[in-house]
Amino acid sequence: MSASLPGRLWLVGAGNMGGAMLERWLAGGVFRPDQLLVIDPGAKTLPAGVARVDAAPEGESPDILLLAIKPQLLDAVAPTLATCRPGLLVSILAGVEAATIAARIPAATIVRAMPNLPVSLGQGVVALHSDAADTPARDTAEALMAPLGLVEWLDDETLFHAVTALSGSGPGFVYRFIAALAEGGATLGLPADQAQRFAVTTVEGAAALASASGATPDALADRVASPGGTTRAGLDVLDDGDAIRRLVAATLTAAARRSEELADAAKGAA
Ligand SMILES: NC(=O)c1ccc[n+]([C@@H]2O[C@H](COP(=O)([O-])OP(=O)(O)OC[C@H]3O[C@@H](n4cnc5c(N)ncnc54)[C@H](O)[C@@H]3O)[C@@H](O)[C@H]2O)c1
Ligand code: PRO
Repeated sequence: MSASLPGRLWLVGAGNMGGAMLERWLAGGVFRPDQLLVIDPGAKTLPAGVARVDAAPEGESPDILLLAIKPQLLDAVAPTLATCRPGLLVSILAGVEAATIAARIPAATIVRAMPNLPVSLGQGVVALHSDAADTPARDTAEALMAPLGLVEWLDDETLFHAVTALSGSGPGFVYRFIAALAEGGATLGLPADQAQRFAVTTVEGAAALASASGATPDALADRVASPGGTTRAGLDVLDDGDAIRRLVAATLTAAARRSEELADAAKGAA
């Protein structure tokens, strides 16, 4: 079986997000299982053929090192990686700055990435940033992420707080909305399981249309809302005092602030 990327990748942390990326890379033929090593003492079931160890093999280096542990674990894990020399280190740790990583783990090029959970279906969003001018390494990082969904570079690393709030955490906020939609339908008398199916498919279809049509979300909302009809009555509740916009803005602000706190906490003393 051929793979679209050469070399070895070590995945440090194969939990919800590391596992989602792994799943997509194998499904998309980006790597063969024997190119991958999961370093994770607590990893649950891994895809067939993917090896797992508790700690990084001493005296070895991968071509790509992907950090996907919790930000709070960086100081505990970094010493176990301090002697490996990956050509490319990709970190998906929320908040943690590239300079914080560079001070702990030597790598030729460091790229920060912020993916989101739908990467497992190839329908995620991945923001990338690197201060390195190494074009081949940047190209490798992009090739790694391209099968996961929409990939865009950010020139300004400080924008990672915003992108983490919007697209990194975003699926969590959308799932809350779906749950609220389903619960609202059930409260009005629909069977709970049917309300859930209708809510998920409504959000899926609405997002697909927003993506395909090119019209703004507000213009699309107007297309749904017949004058004097049911949608307008509902939108009037969401828009009263800009309720929905204020709530979402406060939600994103809280998430971005937490990203800044994680960045500060990780700086510590290298
Ligand atoms: N979950 C998301 O949607 C998401 C999105 C973007 C970025 N991230 C980032 O990804 C990282 C992981 O998040 P997650 O949600 O997958 O967390 P998770 O808790 O699901 O996974 C973390 C994994 O790290 C493993 N681990 C614990 N100690 C370890 C050690 N010493 N060495 C190696 N592995 C160890 C755990 O066993 C677990 O499998 C975080 O930094 C987070 O900010 C997550
Ligand atoms: N999950 C991580 C967190 O909640 C980062 C974005 C999504 O911290």
